[in-house]
Amino acid sequence: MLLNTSTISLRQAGASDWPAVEALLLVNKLPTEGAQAHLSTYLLATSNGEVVGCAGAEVYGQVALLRSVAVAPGLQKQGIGRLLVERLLLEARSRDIAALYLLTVTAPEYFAQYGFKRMKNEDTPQALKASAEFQGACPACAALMALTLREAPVADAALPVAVLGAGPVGLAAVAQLVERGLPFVALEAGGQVGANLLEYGHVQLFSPWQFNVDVAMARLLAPTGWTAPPAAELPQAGDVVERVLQPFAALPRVAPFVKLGARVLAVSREGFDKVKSAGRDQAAFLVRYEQHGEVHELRARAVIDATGTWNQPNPVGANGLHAIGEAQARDRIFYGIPDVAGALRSRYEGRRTLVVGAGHSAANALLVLADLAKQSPATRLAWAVRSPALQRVFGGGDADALPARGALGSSLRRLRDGGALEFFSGLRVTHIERMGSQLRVRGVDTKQQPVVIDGIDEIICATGQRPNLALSSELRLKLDPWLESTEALGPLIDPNLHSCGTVRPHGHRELAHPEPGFYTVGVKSYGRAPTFLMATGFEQARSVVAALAGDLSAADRVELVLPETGVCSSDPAGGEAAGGCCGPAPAAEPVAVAVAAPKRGCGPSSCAPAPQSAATRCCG
Ligand SMILES: CC(=O)SCCNC(=O)CCNC(=O)[C@H](O)C(C)(C)COP(=O)(O)OP(=O)(O)OC[C@H]1O[C@@H](n2cnc3c(N)ncnc32)[C@H](O)[C@@H]1OP(=O)(O)O
Repeated sequence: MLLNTSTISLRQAGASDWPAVEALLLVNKLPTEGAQAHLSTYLLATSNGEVVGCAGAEVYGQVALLRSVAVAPGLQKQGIGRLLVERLLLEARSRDIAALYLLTVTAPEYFAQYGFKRMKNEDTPQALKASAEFQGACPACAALMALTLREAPVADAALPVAVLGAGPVGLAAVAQLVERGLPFVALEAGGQVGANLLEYGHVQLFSPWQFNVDVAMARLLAPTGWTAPPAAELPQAGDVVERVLQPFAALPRVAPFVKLGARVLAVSREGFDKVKSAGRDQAAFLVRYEQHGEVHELRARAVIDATGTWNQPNPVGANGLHAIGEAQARDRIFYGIPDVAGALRSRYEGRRTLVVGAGHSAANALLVLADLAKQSPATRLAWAVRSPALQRVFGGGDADALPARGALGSSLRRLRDGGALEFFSGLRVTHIERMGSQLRVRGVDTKQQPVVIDGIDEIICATGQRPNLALSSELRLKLDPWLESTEALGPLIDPNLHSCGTVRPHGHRELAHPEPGFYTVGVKSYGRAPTFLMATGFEQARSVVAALAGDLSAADRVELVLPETGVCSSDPAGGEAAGGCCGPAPAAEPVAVAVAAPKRGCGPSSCAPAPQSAATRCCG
């Protein structure tokens, strides 16, 4: 029978599944001894509720025994075995299992595809000898095979860690690497560190200095006589570069290893394309980059991608694609937050500007335009949002633990309510046309009725950013299907399911990919999700570098309590009135998130706070 593997579901086995598992083992002539006792470690493949495949991973300390990989006879060779084995490998990696072993008579070639290698029987780890399979359930002729999941070969340990991007989070990773004495090379596409931040250097951040200075950077700067900026003051984005990133990057232990004007083109594994498995984990990473017009390659033992998303803005078009005509109107569209009060004042003064978007960047642009309109009354502003739900941008007001963030939303609400701008709610922009010297913007409202806005001089597109995934396309990544965030983060940050920007701190486990040694940190790890605080990135960097250094107890510790937004809601589509779902605290739970079965939505594995955060919380 042929089946579509997308109809196959994977789930963990429960005690009541034993008859089905036993039947699968017996029909495939695999041993059943000891299997029932380890049933909770079994993964099942089901089709229409029926168990059609199974695989178990009995854990013995640092190693695990893969056994009972079986697929219903009529459904073999259609990918079900692969689904099961790959998921178990992913889980084993996320649990930091050092190696997987197996015994097989029937399928050594099958497991060789996944990188398992034959071993001599005398190399069996002591811990495995207690298992039923090694106690005699398997015949003596069975082949012993092993797959190493965690091992830093001596040659690789001497290679540097490549840090992609020298913004605040990339440099936070650098600081951690310096402190741990690990060699590194940081590659920054811009001509100076913090180049993306400088593009909106004029924008005041809503998080005060205390959240914008990485503690490891501060520790390394302190001996130079550097003094930390006042913790409670609000910096502009450019201040962060000038007062922290630049002095840090100039330190003698840092400067020689930061390459500026070095644009990363692609990352791969030396000698491996994406398909090839055997020995892959031991191969060095190859980072290809361009500097001064020449292409170079850097060998690295691990890669931390902190390149951000700033250079890949979302379009004005509401469908995720550029609106028809958007590219042709490019000279009249600013993507991001223009310096309306400064360098770009003449572009907006006395003109009519449409701001598209419903995030903090849009709020920022509108408020500055409104100020300009007060000084120069011919200046007019219009605001278009795709969704009528404005809860996230209007924010938690006084309930926001970052007062400036709360105030930004409240000011925007007052601006809209006071009629200082034309407001187009629920507008999906589909077309942008040139009409003489001006633009016509066309779209539909929530009832599919056509909307036409004529007489627009300028558009500010503040619809967010998306990650550039091209540079890692040769790596094995697991991304959330719609956010393009690291997969395990998806359920924590999905804006469809909870509006709170308050995301539990997380670390190397949630950031890991099937490609060991490759991590995405910073705003890029959130993919297209809208809320990210620099401090979250600092914590990610700390945990990832600790894991690379082999210090798992530090890597698993959470050292951050983030400020709450005060806009927690499990009903983000609920319009402006929704909010305040912050219920009682769920019981403290371990910080590690199960990679096996991420659930979306507000449950203990999504927006539950870290155990030490005792403040308000969302979605309890
Ligand atoms: C550690 C242990 O559990 S050892 C026990 C292994 N299990 C068994 O022998 C039970 C009988 N076999 C089965 O249940 C299944 O065939 C499994 C589990 C071996 C593989 O699962 P399937 O869903 O059938 O295979 P899947 O679709 O993932 O992979 C198919 C590919 O593997 C190959 N393959 C399948 N079984 C074997 C095998 N025994 N030896 C070598 N290659 C095999 C197929 O030829 C196919 O290759 P192709 O891509 O060139 O067409």
